[in-house]
Amino acid sequence: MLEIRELTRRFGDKTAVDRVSFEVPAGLMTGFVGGNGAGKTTTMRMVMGVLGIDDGEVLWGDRPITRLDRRSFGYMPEERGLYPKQPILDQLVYVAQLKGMARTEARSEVQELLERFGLGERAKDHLEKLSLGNQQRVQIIASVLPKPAALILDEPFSGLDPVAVDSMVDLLREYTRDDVPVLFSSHQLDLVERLCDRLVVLSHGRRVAAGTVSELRDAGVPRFRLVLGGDAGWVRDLRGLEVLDLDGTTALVEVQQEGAEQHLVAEATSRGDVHEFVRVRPALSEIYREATA
Ligand SMILES: Nc1ncnc2c1ncn2[C@@H]1O[C@H](COP(=O)(O)OP(=O)(O)OP(=O)(O)O)[C@@H](O)[C@H]1O
Repeated sequence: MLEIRELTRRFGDKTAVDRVSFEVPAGLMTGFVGGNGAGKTTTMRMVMGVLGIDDGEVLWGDRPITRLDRRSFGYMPEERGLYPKQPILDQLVYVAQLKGMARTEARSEVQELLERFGLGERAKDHLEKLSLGNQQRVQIIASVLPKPAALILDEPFSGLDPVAVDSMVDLLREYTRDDVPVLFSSHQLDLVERLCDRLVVLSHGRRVAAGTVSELRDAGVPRFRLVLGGDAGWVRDLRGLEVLDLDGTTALVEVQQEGAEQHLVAEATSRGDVHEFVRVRPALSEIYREATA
């Protein structure tokens, strides 16, 4: 497991990352979200040791992370870092060799990954000849060579078409099945909700939420939707509830006082037909908006 503990980074007067703590457990995908400038890239850079840490620490398997540990990680930095004017096969093999793979092994692994991402025919092309999305696929391949002990991916899905997203997801799932911890940042909340097992939300350099998607959806003040046979206007007069929305026979309420929902159901039943009474859990996009507001 990778653990980020009270990590802090300042640039001049500005604290870009402010005592941020979270875990990236083995075998799970952890999504890292937050608005522009929230501190995601800075955090990932500190994890990878490309940026100094002002306070706090990064632990790998219960001990402070070392340079050697970091070398075993796959990292996709924000500044992508491959050469535009070199053939993609050559540079990927070179990257793999730098990380300790033998040349023949590297070539076959790279070929296999290129095939997998639909780039088998492009192996000899210069990177710059590829579309941006295809360049992104090449960057992904570079970050997973050789098989990483952990994956730290800064916006790995940006610019990918749905087919490439699926290939990437399949690949990441193979790593998590082998117990590799994966941390990836993204602005695509729908994708994050689909993919990640856990989520960390940053806002202005601070961690404002963390947990599994269902934990986050279950946290917070409970909301209920009530659909009646008749008008629901009377709900406004009940104590302990805030009416968020009222539309004829339907009311959306937030429970302010413990047990107020029981009183609501009892009152509704005594007044006539109750067609529906359900707990409403917020979508991830709502949680995100509230956490980062
Ligand atoms: N080298 C630097 N010098 C000065 N300020 C920096 C530097 N790097 C980052 N910052 C500042 O730190 C804050 C966090 O930036 P960071 O790039 O980590 O955010 P982010 O969450 O990755 O944003 P985005 O989603 O836009 O990529 C921003 O205010 C940014 O301007």
